[in-house]
Amino acid sequence: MTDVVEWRTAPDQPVITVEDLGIEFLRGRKRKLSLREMIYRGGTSHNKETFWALRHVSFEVGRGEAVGLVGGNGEGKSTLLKMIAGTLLPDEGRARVREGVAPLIELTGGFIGELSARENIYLTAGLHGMSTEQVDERFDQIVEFAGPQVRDGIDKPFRHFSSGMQVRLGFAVITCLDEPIILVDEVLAVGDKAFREKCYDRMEALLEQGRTLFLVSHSEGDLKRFCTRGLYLKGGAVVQDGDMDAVLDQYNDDIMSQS
Ligand SMILES: Nc1ncnc2c1ncn2[C@@H]1O[C@H](COP(=O)(O)OP(=O)(O)OP(=O)(O)O)[C@@H](O)[C@H]1O
Repeated sequence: MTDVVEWRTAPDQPVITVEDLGIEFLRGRKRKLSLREMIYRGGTSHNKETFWALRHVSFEVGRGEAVGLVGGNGEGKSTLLKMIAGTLLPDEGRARVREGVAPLIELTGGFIGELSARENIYLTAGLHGMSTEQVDERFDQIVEFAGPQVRDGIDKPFRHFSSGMQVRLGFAVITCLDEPIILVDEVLAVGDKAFREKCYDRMEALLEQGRTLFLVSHSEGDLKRFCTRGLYLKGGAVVQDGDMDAVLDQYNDDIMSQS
């Protein structure tokens, strides 16, 4: 992990600007239609009903902010993170990201199952602009952080790793990159307790360096520990943007009033 973050933006310029962002998904996957439905829908067997997973979402994030995304299941948190990472494109509006992004969004970290853990380290770091020599230099540090099980399986196909091992490797690689913005989606909950503590220490170190963090978590403890600002997503819209504690209070009040 580098301790120098190279910024492209001026200190007072937002590193992320999300403007009127929206994305529409098909509500269901393929399902069998009745003959009557097929005739009326022109013979297709796809359900074409759509919904807006996110709509009219706008906010800015400044350099070094630590933002927690809060919301119930299916309210659009992971989708928003993927749009900031650029792996999903908007149907409306835009997400402008002015710095490099290190995303740990899916459990697999976007790694390729058929490649070995070693090959995935070089591939992922290379895609984030690191030269082979730079990865060589950090390789041992990455593997050491990921732990002995990962070291023992370093030349095995990644798909043979347990989900815990996959997260260990994903977290080790992503947090070793030099990217100024880090996106973490619910992965801290997967590792065992000892590894979680290591992850917490590393997240704290990254924040001390002034990196920008987006954290999706259902753990109030994790959100309060790392984030000062909260965004509350409900029905694909931002219903609250403010102090993390206040956002969690609102979210908890809503949950209590629904139950
Ligand atoms: N690729 C996709 N195609 C169709 N629907 C999708 C797709 N990805 C997500 N969705 C739907 O979009 C909505 C938002 O999903 P998302 O994963 O962003 O929610 P979330 O807030 O992260 O939920 P959770 O807390 O359960 O992880 C859900 O209804 C989900 O089923």
